[in-house]
Amino acid sequence: MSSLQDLPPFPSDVPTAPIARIALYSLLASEPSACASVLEACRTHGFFYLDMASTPLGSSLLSASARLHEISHQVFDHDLDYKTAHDLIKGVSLFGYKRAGTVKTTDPTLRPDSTEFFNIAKDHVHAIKPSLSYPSEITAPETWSLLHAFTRDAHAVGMLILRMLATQLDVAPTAFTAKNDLNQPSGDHVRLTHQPARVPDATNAIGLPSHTDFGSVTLLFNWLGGLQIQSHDPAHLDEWAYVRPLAGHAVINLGDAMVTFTNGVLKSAKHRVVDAPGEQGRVGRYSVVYFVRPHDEAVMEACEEFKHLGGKGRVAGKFEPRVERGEVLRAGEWMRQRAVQLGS
Ligand SMILES: O=C(O)CCC(=O)C(=O)O
Ligand SMILES: [Fe+2]
Repeated sequence: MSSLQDLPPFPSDVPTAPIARIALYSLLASEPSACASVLEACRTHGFFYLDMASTPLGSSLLSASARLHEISHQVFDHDLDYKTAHDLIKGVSLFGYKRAGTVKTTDPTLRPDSTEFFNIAKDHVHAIKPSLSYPSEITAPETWSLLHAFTRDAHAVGMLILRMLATQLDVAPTAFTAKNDLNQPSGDHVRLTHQPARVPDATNAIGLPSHTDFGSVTLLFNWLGGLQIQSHDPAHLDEWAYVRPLAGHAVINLGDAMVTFTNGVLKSAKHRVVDAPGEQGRVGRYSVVYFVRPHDEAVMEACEEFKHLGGKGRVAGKFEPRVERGEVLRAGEWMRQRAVQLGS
């Protein structure tokens, strides 16, 4: 197994996306330039790096994500029968195992995905709902309490970003956080991902086809390249560029719920995962993700302050949620429909 110390380096000769680096420390101190950079990033690339240095919150997230990376090796090493005994069920539960090849194919050549996931619900870890059965390495008391701290801290970072965005957009500071309550049932989860090492000359699969995330804020901890976003450089518009993994940083992006809440003012950027470049592609790729999502009862409409914009805040390509006549669409149902559409 590759430990974090001996992973091959990211190559220096592949195009990378020039996304902003913003320090968690500066956001916690409400430094105006850092807060303005968050808004700028969420209106343009839709992605930014969050430097975790010099804060207990950042250190605790980094060490928890490194430990979850180690545990992921054990979890994904089980044979397929063991893993599929924990399968998530499309349209019924977002949580559990997702095998490779089940995500909606959005790639022009319809390549299936090569990534397997374990989605572990915040509601299970925080005993908000009775838990499903997960592999024993996940439910071991040491891991379960690590997941408890990790979900709490990742959610706290999400709330900090949402408060910053509300303040920068001149709306009530709680406009977005009020829709993402940690203590209410929600689709929040930790996702452990695994993509096998590159198979030489094979082009018949893609790590994860292009998609947007469905929730409010995504925090990603990754150690190998492979994540890509589309370029904003007029000379290379829409070409895919790697997001170079940076030690000590998380990668942050907004999801579709924030597009809906702001009537399209904020962006959920398309991204995809391909084989890690160069030497990095020779080893399996693991990532640890936390999805902050609106709680199940949150109404999926633009916040009052954004209603006047009248736009539709369209998300996720052709996705049109179905709403019964006279009903309001709440996040629980919205997430369910999106998960059926995307297959994750
Ligand atoms: O592993 C990554 O780099 C990103 C994963 C991702 O985009 C997702 O799980 O939605
Ligand atoms: Fe994603």
